[in-house]
Amino acid sequence: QPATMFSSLMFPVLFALLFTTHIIWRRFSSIRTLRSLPGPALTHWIWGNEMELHSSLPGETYAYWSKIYGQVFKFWGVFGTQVICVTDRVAVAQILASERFRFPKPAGARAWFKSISGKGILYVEDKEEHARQRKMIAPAMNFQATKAITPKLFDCAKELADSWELCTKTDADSVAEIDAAWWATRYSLDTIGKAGFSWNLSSMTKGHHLAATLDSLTNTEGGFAAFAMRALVWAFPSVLQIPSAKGKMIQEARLQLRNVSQKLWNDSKNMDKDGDKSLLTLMQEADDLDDEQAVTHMATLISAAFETVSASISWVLYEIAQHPEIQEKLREEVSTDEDPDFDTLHSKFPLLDAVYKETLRLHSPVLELHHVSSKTQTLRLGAPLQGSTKNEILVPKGTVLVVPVSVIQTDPEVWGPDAEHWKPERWLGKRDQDLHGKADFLAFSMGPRVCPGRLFAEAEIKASCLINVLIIVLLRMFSFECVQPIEPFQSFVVRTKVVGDKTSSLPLKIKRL
Ligand code: HEM
Repeated sequence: QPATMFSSLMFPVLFALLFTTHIIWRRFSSIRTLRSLPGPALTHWIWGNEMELHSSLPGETYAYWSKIYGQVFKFWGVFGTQVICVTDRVAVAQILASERFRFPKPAGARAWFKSISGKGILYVEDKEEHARQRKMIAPAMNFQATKAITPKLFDCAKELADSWELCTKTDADSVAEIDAAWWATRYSLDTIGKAGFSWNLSSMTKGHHLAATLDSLTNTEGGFAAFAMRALVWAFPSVLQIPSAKGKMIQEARLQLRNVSQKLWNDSKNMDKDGDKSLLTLMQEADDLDDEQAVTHMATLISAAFETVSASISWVLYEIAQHPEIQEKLREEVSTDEDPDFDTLHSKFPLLDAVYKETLRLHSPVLELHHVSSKTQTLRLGAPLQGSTKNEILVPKGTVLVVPVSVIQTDPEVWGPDAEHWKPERWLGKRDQDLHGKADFLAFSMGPRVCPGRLFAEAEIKASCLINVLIIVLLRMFSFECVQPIEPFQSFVVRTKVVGDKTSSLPLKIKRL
């Protein structure tokens, strides 16, 4: 009957109308609240300014806009949403540290973490639940635990060095061209496996499907589909569920990460734990960890460590290959007969430490930190907004804020006029202490959600440098250089790629001395 049909349709239509009106009203009221903020004009009705961000090198457009519009400005996201870009350190410290839980990760970022590794520590935003999860993984991340696994890192690094040596043996001049980025990902996966979970993945020697899947996830980030997904996810987190090629790859990565974690967790129940200080043993000893939580933690830690550490190793190798004089000085600094222990690693190699920090400063794997305002609230600023005397701004509920790490870490006011250049010397002396607790070095973020893998990542990268690049095999036996121009490539983290290519790589020429 038409009358019954009309009344059964009326409710959903009315609901849809009200919902749309509510969204439009919120959008306009947010635009009105933020109108005093400077920023670029809208360039596309659907994509806002996202295309400009996508078509430039990672971080380049943020740096350009920051020069024009200052330390707090707005730009357009998809479908008329507005995003606030913040480099003002007082505001950054509120977002990341003092008021962190009022500025949680946006639904889009959480959906991404959930789709890759489940509802683990990268996903949770409830303060108590976060503290509980952090407490659970803390013993595995602390100084003692890191110290205990350092020798295992050297084992992995030596395996990599042996493989490189093999590559040069087939050439009369003992020269080989290798893709150091490929090796860095395998090394990274093997070390987190061995050191974290006493698990011999052997992806460097035998290959492993998890490494190949994680590579594919990275290397599909260049195209339009990946851009669209990345741009839309802030407004529509469910875009990750669309059955696209990219969506399938995400599901495959999640499945493999979980399968591997599940198997390790099950095997570990019968493992001989005598003297073993791996993350796995420490997790087994925790009272309040059920199987599902353990698997989620493991998948989270593997993906968090794999992405960031492998990208950092590539950048360290790239910069050392580009700077033969520093390569030489490093070789001298680290040329000892014995593998240094953890304490020596942290205290006796100032140049190595400086190389590591300078690389993370100039090539932070995490390009930007995204947050969202959980309610309409005031953000205090260290300096007035450009073209105004206002020392604070009102941030409407639901507004996404982005902290571009690369802009902060290359700010000439802090780092000097040579901020864009790779100069490890800047860390020698007092620079390290000067920066303690400040929002000027954010490669590991700051505040209650600072990266807990910090010590581990340092040990791992240093071991790689010491063994592969510097001490026994590479520096004593090989010289190495970059053979093609390299530029940053934005995937989940910022990686190396040959200029013009669409996938991540780092071709290095190594020659036996
Ligand atoms: C050079 C290496 C690394 C860099 C640059 C790095 C960077 C970061 C950053 C920026 C965050 C904050 C992310 C956000 O708030 O959205 C983070 C969080 C995290 N990282 Fe790392 N990371 C590195 C290595 C590692 C390693 C080796 C592990 C584990 C073994 C790890 C485990 C984690 C975890 C569990 C979190 C979540 C912390 C929380 O939410 O409380 N990271 N990392």
